[in-house]
Amino acid sequence: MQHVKTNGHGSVAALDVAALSYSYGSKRALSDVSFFIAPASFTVLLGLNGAGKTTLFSLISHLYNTRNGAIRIFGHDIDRASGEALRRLGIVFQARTLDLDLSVYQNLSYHASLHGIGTRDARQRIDALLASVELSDRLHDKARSLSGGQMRRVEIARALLHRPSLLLLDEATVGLDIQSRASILATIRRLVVTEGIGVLWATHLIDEVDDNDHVVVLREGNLVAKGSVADVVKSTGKQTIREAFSQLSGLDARKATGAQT
Ligand SMILES: Nc1ncnc2c1ncn2[C@@H]1O[C@H](COP(=O)(O)OP(=O)(O)OP(=O)(O)O)[C@@H](O)[C@H]1O
Repeated sequence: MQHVKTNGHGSVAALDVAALSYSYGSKRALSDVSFFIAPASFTVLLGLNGAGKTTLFSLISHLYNTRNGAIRIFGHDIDRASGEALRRLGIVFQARTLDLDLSVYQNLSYHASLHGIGTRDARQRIDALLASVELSDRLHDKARSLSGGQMRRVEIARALLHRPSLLLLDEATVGLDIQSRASILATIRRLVVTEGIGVLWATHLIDEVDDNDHVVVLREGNLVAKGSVADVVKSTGKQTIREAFSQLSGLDARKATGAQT
C-alpha cells in the first residue's frame, strides 16, 4: 500500500507540493516550489503573468510529468498513484473547454461518462450541480448561447461531477464582468464550507483575496510567500495584501525604476 504522508499536524493535506521544479527546455518555469493546502480551505495562488501558475496546474493535473519534486493529492502521489490522485481532483482551466455545439446537459453527461458515472446518477448529479450554479433553466440550451460567466459556471459544475475533494481554478474569472466574478467567487467559497472541498484559486487579481484566505505567492517561478493573509502582510511590513503583493511580485521595484507594468 502506498505510504500516505501527513502535513505534520496529523491530517493529510488536500494538496502537497514538495520541492517542485519544471523547465521548458532551458527556460525555468518553476524553481523548488513547496507548499500544502489543507482540506476544506480556500487558498489563493497569486502571481503576475508568467509567474508559473499554469505550469503548476499542468503538473498537478498530470498533463506534464513531474521530473523534479513531488505532488500528492490527499497523500496519493500524482506520478506513482495517478488514478487515485486524479479521482480526487477537479479542475477548471483558464482556456474555455466546453463543446459549443453541444447542450449544457450533453457537455456534462459526456464528462460524467468519462468518469464512469452511470446515467441515472449522472442525471441527478447534473441537476443538483446546475441548481447550485443557478443554471437549471439552461439544461438543454447549446453552450454557444451562454454568456462567458454562465459557461464558466457550467465548467465548474463539470469539474465537480465526480465529487472531487480538491478543486483547482486557473484565472476562472478572467474576462468576466464584476457581477459574474463576484458570483463565481461566492459559489466556490460556499463549496468550501458546504462540501468541505479544498480549493486552489489562481489569480493575478488581488481584490479576489479575502482576509481569511491562505495565499501562495509566485514570482518568476519562485515561491516568495505563503501562509495566512495576515502573516504574509506582516512578513512584508506592509498594511494590506495589495501592498504586500505589489512588493512581493516586484511591481514596487518596477514602478520605482519607471518600467512599464
Ligand atoms: N510551452 C512553453 N514553452 C516555453 N515556455 C513556456 C511555455 N509555457 C510557459 N512558458 C514560460 O514559463 C513561464 C511560466 O508560464 P505560466 O504560463 O506557467 O505562467 P502563468 O503564471 O500561468 O502566467 P499567465 O497568467 O500569463 O498564464 C513563463 O516565463 C512562460 O513564458
